[in-house]
Amino acid sequence: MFRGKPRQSDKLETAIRRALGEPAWLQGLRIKEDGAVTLIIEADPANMDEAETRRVEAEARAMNVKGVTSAQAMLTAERQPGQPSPAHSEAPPRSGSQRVRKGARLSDEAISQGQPGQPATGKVPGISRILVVASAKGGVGKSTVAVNLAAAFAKLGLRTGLLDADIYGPSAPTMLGTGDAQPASNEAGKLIPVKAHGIHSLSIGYLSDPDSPMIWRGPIVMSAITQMLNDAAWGTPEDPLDLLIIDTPPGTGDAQLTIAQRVPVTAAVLVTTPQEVALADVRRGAAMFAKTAVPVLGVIETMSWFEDPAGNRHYLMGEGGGQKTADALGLPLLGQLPILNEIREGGDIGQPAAIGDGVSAGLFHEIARAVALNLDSLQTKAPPKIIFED
Ligand SMILES: Nc1ncnc2c1ncn2[C@@H]1O[C@H](COP(=O)(O)OP(=O)(O)OP(=O)(O)O)[C@@H](O)[C@H]1O
Repeated sequence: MFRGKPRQSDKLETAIRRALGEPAWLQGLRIKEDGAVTLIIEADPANMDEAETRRVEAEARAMNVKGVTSAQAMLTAERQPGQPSPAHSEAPPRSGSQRVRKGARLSDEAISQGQPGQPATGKVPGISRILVVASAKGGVGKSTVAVNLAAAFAKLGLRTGLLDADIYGPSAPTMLGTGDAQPASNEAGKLIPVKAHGIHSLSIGYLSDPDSPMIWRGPIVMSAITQMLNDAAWGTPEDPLDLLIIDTPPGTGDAQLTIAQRVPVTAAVLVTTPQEVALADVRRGAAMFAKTAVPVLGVIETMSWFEDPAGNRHYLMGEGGGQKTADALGLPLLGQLPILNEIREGGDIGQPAAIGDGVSAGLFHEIARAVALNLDSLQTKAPPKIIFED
């Protein structure tokens, strides 16, 4: 923004709005000091061609305005007719609970909170600790670990939440069997997390239509995450969530960095497969958290081996890589998970393996135990203490 020059910024905003024809679909406008402009454009998820045309044209028109050095438009889901967003509504909050429809748009408040570069401060009221489950690469089993860790903690009686922030492929709804869920809002207008298997969850998958995927870009991603984090009834100061697990998008790009910077994360765990290429990536992940001063508790290796019916282990993706990385980073290896059919199947049918009595439930319990012990040893964390009894 034009700090100290509000009039110049206002003038530019008016000029841009005029150049675009003062459209109702222009949901927000941000102007940086150097004249870089971000347009937040409302779009119909069912008509992405039109949305793309609107985006290209809006960027071109904004670029023609004197003083604009660059223009980038972001699309957000169209507001439902007659459904003002809480941030825009003048009406007092309705009593009882109300539905948030798929495609619900993000509040401007969330959008402004979602701007990168603002450091995380303090704690989220009603959440005792936040654990980020990250992987530097896609498809390594990160969501499986996040969901099953949440299930293992919930099984132990901890008030556990799961925030599925994986915008590229939100899998919590499938893995928890909550694909049809649409979170309601409470009287204060806060999203009520969906409860299944003892886990309170929110996912971008609940808010977007899987048949009409939205284009999620930079700040909008963070807006959605910020809204699910701050505008949700996870817990109260009197009855807080003991642990919120965040399943982050894979990679070490802007979205992940922004989460690490903007969310008051207690600690992170890194998920990897054993092969060398994934290990190089995981090192990048650790470096990213180091940069943002988020403690990394350790490495979890998945798909470590496959055991045939005769009991022979086959190291299909290499052997010992997780331990090697953990050693190189000076971190503990928190656990290894073999390739097990019950893990995949549990994810596919919405019954996390960790809630059952199989081999994998025991493994996830052990990893949860290692995570809890490491969380407790962090000086920064707050009570309650997580106690495991064998
Ligand atoms: N230990 C395991 N044994 C068997 N199957 C597994 C195991 N871990 C993960 N899978 C399966 O591998 C697939 C990918 O896992 P998952 O979705 O958890 O990966 P991810 O890293 O979160 O992927 P994405 O990058 O899409 O977010 C899923 O079908 C899952 O069920």
